[in-house]
Amino acid sequence: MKLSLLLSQLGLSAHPEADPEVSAVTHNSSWVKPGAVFVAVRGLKTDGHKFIPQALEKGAVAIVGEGFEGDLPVPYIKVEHARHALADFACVLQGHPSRALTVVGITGTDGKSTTSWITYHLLQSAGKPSGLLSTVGYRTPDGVLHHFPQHLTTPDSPEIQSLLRELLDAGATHCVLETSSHALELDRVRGVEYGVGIFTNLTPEHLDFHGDMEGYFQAKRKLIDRSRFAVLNQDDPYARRLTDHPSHTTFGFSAEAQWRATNLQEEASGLNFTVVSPAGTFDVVLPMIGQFNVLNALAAMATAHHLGLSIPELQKGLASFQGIPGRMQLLSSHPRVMVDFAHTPPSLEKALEVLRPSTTGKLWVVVGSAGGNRDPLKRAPLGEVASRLSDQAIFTEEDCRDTPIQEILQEMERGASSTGNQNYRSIADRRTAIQEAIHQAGPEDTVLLAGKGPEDTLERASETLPWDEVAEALQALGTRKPS
Ligand SMILES: CC(=O)N[C@H]1[C@@H](OP(=O)(O)OP(=O)(O)OC[C@H]2O[C@@H](n3ccc(=O)[nH]c3=O)[C@H](O)[C@@H]2O)O[C@H](CO)[C@@H](O)[C@@H]1O[C@H](C)C(=O)N[C@@H](C)C(=O)N[C@H](CCC(=O)O)C(=O)O
Repeated sequence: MKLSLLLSQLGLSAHPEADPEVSAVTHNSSWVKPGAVFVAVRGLKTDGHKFIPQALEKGAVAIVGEGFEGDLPVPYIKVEHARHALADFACVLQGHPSRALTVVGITGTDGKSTTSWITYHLLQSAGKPSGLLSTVGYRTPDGVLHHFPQHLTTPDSPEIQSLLRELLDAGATHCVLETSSHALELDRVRGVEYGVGIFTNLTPEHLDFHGDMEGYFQAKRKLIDRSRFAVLNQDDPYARRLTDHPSHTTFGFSAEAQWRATNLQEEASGLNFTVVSPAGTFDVVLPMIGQFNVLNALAAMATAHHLGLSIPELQKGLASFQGIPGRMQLLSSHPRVMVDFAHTPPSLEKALEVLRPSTTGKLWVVVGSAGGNRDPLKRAPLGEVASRLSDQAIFTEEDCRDTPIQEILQEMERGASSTGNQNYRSIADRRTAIQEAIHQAGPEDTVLLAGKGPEDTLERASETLPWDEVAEALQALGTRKPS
């Protein structure tokens, strides 16, 4: 697309001297390819304008920014808000794909990924070709799971728009988009038109970025404010604040919820419950453990029903759901070894509480807390939860980045010591920690490997190492002495 056409579609005036062909847009100078527009974003850490020389060297044909003094060999387009421009350019270059898709956005602290995956599975199994963009990766209507180049729940706007375009071109009619509060705050999803917005819940997380709970809530509510239909957790006080949405439904265990679960029975093979809803009263089977998954399933069913699925389609889809890689993923039975992404105190608490009733031996947990700019306040609470709810906790590394591992482990141990239990120790190397737990566990024990889930790297000081938690666990199981 010619730069002049792109600018005119955005209501910006064309540059008088040059009109290059534009093939892409990016905010990262190292991702520039010949033909790209580079948008210089004033970030939280640095100013993208500093990287204009690198962008030019790599073939940028125009630069967009909020103000730049000096001469450039390519057009410079001054805008008021660079992140807005980044998203707007991406939408126009990809032809606004979300307008041709029904996009379901899911936000909340917990349950985003599970709800996203169940919703995607319900739609797919009812014959609605769908895409899925989630922390775990993105999935095309053929069911193939791809990994994002960046480790983000919701990628930056150029990636979102090009993935939506890819899904549309692959025949998708629907797309489920896990939408983080960072993405909402940093305008990564600007221009995405949401048919449905789901709000799962809100508990303290990312407060280093959002400042306080109110800031966190205000970021998340942006999804609901811009969705044509809202699906809200009646049991969550923050979600209840959004029930002034003109077109919404609610889900939960409480009697006021429009989609609610009763007669809940948890068995080794999964959950059975009765759904009472405006669509009717019906029984469902969900092959997942953990009662909190009932809420995720209710949100997904309320959404899918709004999008036209019948009760038999909901029942059939739920019964055939196979779970999510790295989310309570069962690797062996004796000992029972599970891999789960739980990396916040509330999610670790839930995971351990879920495993306790069906654990006849000891309950082990191997867990770390991220370093760098990630919330340091959660380290001690993670240690406290691990010690309080397991029989044996091993603290280890989890993406330490530039924070010394001993500093993180000391914080976790400080939290654990508040329980008065003597059931914890630290092993800095994650591979050794996993081996230790799996080799020492008895056949009736459960070992929860928490925090990494499906991630494929481990960030240690300046190194980014390839990492496969499942492969590490299987390796440790393979070298276990027979009991
Ligand atoms: C804290 C946060 O969200 N930061 C985001 C923010 O970065 P920033 O403003 O700090 O950028 P910066 O480092 O100051 O750089 C400014 C600009 O210079 C550019 N630059 C920088 C260096 C260079 O060599 N060349 C270059 O062009 C950068 O690309 C950027 O555009 O804006 C960038 C562009 O939009 C994002 O990529 C970046 O996400 C970083 C990678 C990140 O790790 N974010 C995490 C915290 C995140 O978003 N997590 C959420 C939550 C997950 C959950 O729910 O748990 C997620 O959606 O994944």
